[in-house]
Amino acid sequence: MTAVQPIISVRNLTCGYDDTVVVEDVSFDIMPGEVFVILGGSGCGKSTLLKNMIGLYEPMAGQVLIDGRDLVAANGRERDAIIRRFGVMYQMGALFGSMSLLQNVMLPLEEFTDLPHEAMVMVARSKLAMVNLENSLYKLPAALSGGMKKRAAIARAMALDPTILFLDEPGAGLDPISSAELDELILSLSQALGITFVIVTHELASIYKTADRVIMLDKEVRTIVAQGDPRVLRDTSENIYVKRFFHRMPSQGSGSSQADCAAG
Ligand SMILES: Nc1ncnc2c1ncn2[C@@H]1O[C@H](COP(=O)(O)OP(=O)(O)OP(=O)(O)O)[C@@H](O)[C@H]1O
Repeated sequence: MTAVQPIISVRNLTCGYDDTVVVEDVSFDIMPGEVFVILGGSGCGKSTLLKNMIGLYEPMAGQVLIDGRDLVAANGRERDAIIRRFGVMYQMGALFGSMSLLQNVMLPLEEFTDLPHEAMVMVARSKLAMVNLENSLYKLPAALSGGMKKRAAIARAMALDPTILFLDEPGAGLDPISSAELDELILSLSQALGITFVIVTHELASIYKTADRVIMLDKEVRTIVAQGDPRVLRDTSENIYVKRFFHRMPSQGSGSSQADCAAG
């Protein structure tokens, strides 16, 4: 039997801005169908890592392999083909305010496919139905709640039938109930469609509910300080970074040093 291969392999990736390294020499694999969470405190580089994984920025060093194909080295059509497999919802991934939800979701179809207009409408309607917005097709974003806007942004990210969905802080700005509904949606899309999710968040309730596996970054050490099942990390890890994050311990007066911090 052939072993399942990672859908994403990050290899010795170093990334940042100009001469400033934000995340240094990280390696990890993501398996098909996983809900994989990148977590850590504010400013530790979660979004920076995600943007390098989707090819928005060029890493300082290392590789991002998507189904074994090197996104960093690819160019032209090969790179486009790799990127077409992604759907992305950015942290500030605003919908276009002057367009209805249907028009917003049709945008990627208009840009990247030759489908006839009617087919695009059908696809966009089906994506909005998947996120329970079938009754809001013609509404403008301003008429929606925060949770509905996030769901519409997910529908748009799914327009081209991605195999991997990257979500940057999907619960940001949502009340706890809307955030929990979004978690349910992520789980149902993962189970129904087998989409691989890569989610950046620091919201513990969402992490426990959705994540199969996490990596945890910390800005003091600029790298992965722990990885695994978040519930196991919470309950068993002696790693000071993990304890600080999962048990909301303040960093001052912890008495720790970097040397205390074995990853995992
Ligand atoms: N475009 C940019 N140019 C220069 N520095 C940046 C840029 N974007 C982010 N940074 C810096 O990189 C570091 C990591 O930022 P990043 O947004 O990746 O962290 P994060 O973990 O996602 O934080 P948060 O949870 O607050 O969104 C921060 O010090 C930030 O100021």
